[in-house]
Amino acid sequence: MRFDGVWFRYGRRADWTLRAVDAVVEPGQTVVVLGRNGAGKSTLLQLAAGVLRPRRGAVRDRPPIVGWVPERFPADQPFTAGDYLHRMATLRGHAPARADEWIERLLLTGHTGTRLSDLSKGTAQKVGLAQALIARPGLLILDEPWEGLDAAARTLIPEIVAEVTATGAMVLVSDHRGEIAALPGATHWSVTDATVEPAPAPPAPAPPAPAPPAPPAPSALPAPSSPAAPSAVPAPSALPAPSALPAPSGSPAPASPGRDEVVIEISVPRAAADEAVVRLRAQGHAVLGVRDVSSGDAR
Ligand SMILES: Nc1ncnc2c1ncn2[C@@H]1O[C@H](COP(=O)(O)OP(=O)(O)OP(=O)(O)O)[C@@H](O)[C@H]1O
Repeated sequence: MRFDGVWFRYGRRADWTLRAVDAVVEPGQTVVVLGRNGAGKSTLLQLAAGVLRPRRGAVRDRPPIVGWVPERFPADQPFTAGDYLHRMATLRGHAPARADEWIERLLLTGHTGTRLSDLSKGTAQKVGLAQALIARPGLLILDEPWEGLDAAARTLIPEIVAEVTATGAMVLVSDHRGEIAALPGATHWSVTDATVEPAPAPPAPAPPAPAPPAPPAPSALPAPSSPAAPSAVPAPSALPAPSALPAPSGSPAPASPGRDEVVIEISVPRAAADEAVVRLRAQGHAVLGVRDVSSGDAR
């Protein structure tokens, strides 16, 4: 896949977020995209995924199946984690058991009955990862994939990346903290001043310093138990849900537009409807409904 003279900006008069990007990802290659906050890493990844379209130039030879895990996996859909992943498997043409493999692998078994909106950020990230992997993508895109993940899940990421690339698939990963910069065999790109350049691998992060010894507990009092590890912060986010799926009964009615919002009707080919809904939601837009004009079906 290659970025062929890609330029992108968010508004017609906005500054260019990315300028004249020429870069190639080879089959089986892992590319770690580095850069400070706001440099344009997510934008580059969304261009690779096809979620954003270049203003100039093109992304060529993108594999037909793309697994995209956005930085914040949106979770505002009325599904449980298990229900959502089983439906995603079916939607992608796999048996529901394909979802179970990833549910087990990503330690999600205890969360399958939890509604997406009630998941912690880290668990929602794992659901996002699972939905991307269920599809057996030729291109896997991970935007800051370890954000909010616990130690056990973090170690899975390099393992999964290695397995995916071993099949000849490409992996693009953004990293602003250098956490998985030590991904073996990865190529590094740096996004700086709206341009993308090859970069040397940053040094692997130093191991955490040993904790200072706990002060002795006053003898009259029971010793305090060690504090629990900070759990992932629950973050409500908006999840690309497959619009082709019938909403489960009892699901809330779609939100009404707010005072400062406008409602735009768009028309897309039926086959592209699910993808369009996913992309619009991922960009923070509310999708109020999908209407099949030929059948009169509305949802
Ligand atoms: N939907 C949007 N509309 C307008 N501007 C945007 C939008 N999304 C991102 N930007 C702007 O584009 C620039 C690049 O953002 P981007 O999210 O790609 O950076 P990033 O390198 O991924 O940052 P981070 O490490 O914080 O995730 C930033 O200035 C950001 O404010």
